[in-house]
Amino acid sequence: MILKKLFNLNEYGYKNIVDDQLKISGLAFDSRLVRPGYLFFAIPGINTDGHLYIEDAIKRGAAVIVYSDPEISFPPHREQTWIRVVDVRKTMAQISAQFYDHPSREMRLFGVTGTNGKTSTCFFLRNILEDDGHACGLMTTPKNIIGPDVYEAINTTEESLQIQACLKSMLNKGIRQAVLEVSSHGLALGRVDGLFFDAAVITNLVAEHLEFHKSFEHYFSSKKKLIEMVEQNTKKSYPRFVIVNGDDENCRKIITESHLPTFTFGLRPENDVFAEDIEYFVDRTEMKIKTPKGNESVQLSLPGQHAVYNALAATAMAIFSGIEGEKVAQGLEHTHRVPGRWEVVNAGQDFMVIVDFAHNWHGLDSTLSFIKKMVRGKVITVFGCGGERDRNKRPMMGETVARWSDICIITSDNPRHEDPRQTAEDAMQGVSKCKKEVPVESCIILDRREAISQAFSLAQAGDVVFLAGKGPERYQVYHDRIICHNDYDVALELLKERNSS
Ligand SMILES: CC(=O)N[C@H]1[C@@H](OP(=O)(O)OP(=O)(O)OC[C@H]2O[C@@H](n3ccc(=O)[nH]c3=O)[C@H](O)[C@@H]2O)O[C@H](CO)[C@@H](O)[C@@H]1O[C@H](C)C(=O)N[C@@H](C)C(=O)N[C@H](CCC(=O)O)C(=O)O
Ligand SMILES: Nc1ncnc2c1ncn2[C@@H]1O[C@H](COP(=O)(O)OP(=O)(O)OP(=O)(O)O)[C@@H](O)[C@H]1O
Repeated sequence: MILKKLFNLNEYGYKNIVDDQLKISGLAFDSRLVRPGYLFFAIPGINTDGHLYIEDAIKRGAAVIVYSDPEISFPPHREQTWIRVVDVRKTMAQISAQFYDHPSREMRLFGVTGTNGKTSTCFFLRNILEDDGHACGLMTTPKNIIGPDVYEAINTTEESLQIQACLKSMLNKGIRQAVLEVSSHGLALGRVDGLFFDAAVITNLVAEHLEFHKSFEHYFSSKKKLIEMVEQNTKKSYPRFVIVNGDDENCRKIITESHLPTFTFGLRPENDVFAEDIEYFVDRTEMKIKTPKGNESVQLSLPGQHAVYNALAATAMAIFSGIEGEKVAQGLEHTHRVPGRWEVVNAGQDFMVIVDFAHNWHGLDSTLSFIKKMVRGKVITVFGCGGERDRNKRPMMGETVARWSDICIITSDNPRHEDPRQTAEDAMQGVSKCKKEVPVESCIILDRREAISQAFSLAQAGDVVFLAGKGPERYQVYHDRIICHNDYDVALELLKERNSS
């Protein structure tokens, strides 16, 4: 695309335009991905500053540099075009949308946000939409799906440039609807700016990511931005509406503020979409879903009350989009697994092993309280808290795990630049607090593999070993190295070793 078509060049302060007819061959915000003729966005990040990589981008052939640092007042490379903007991320969102010709204008876009259950709700919703007969793209924490192509993503919500490129490839493959998982970081950092959302759902809201948001108010208002984006969507090709969890006090606040049709889901019968006659099993759930458009009996392959909530969130999105109840039930029933969420590891052992992505007190509470209720044996939980993430949440996680477990083994979960021992001690504070009320054994084993092995050696017939926090992740991040680690693979390997010894 021609530079002049991408930018209204009169808008910008400092600029050095070599040729406004220049053809931009691609966009990149990481210098390592720059190719000849590219436009490079120099983003001031949290770990480092993209401005430091401008030289690298130029060496790789960048033709245009978009930057914000006012210190760069007289760029040394006169043969490049330089454009100084106030906020590079915001500009990147606008320019990427323009470069890819606003793909979200040509498709139906569903946004899913909330503290927990986003990924699971996305999987349910995508399956429903596909079972209704139309291909549907997906961008979530564990993967991005564009037709037959599946990619692993680094972030839940990728940078604006990556999202626009991904939606464009969907359109190019004839896919005209997509489900997008939207994190609070994605909203606060403008990663989703420039998208036209037709409908949005908020699964639930409890304080999370406070190391980044600093206050619940900021977290809440970031999440609300998704609703505002549906309101501001001028596309109007599809009915616009908002779905919230009617059983969640924080979500309910949004109902009164929303200017769009807003519907609720939950377990209580006053919700627009609710469940009744729920029968919980350790490997499935049976229930009747009631909606204003009829009732459906559904058998979910996923167990637990949280799975019911996620299925209801997806049902509400689908029903108010105009999909028949029968198709909704079919899509829910076709969702056999969500990667890293409640994955059972079975090597023929006489205790149950579950790998799950529960990584905050709310997720741990939902899953562990369910396990405690369903299982007669001991509950042995292996968990850790992320380094460089909100320190206050660690004792809360420890306390929650201790409340529902007979044995807690505290281990590492991406220590990053923090001392893993200190992180584990923070979690132990919560465990110790709970110990005053309930009997629970606990220990710290920092090596995650060793912690899992210890859990297995303590487990007896009928017990459950719950491996929490890493779900589908395939790595463990330390200050100086990233090692391969996947809870499912390690558990299976250790269980097989036990069988052969
Ligand atoms: C805190 C945060 O959001 N960090 C994200 C952010 O990184 P950053 O701004 O710190 O970037 P940086 O590493 O300082 O680098 C600055 C710039 O220099 C560039 N660079 C760097 C090196 C180089 O050689 N050349 C170069 O050009 C980088 O590409 C970047 O543009 O931008 C990166 C590029 O998109 C993200 O991958 C990175 O996510 C990291 C991995 C992360 O852990 N993010 C978490 C906190 C996050 O965003 N999580 C949410 C929610 C998850 C949930 O709900 O649980 C998510 O949406 O994933
Ligand atoms: N509705 C829910 N309420 C409470 N906990 C939930 C809910 N859904 C899932 N969980 C718990 O949270 C974990 C993560 O679920 P899921 O990935 O669907 O949420 P998420 O919001 O996408 O999280 P992330 O953005 O961090 O990937 C699950 O493994 C489960 O333990």
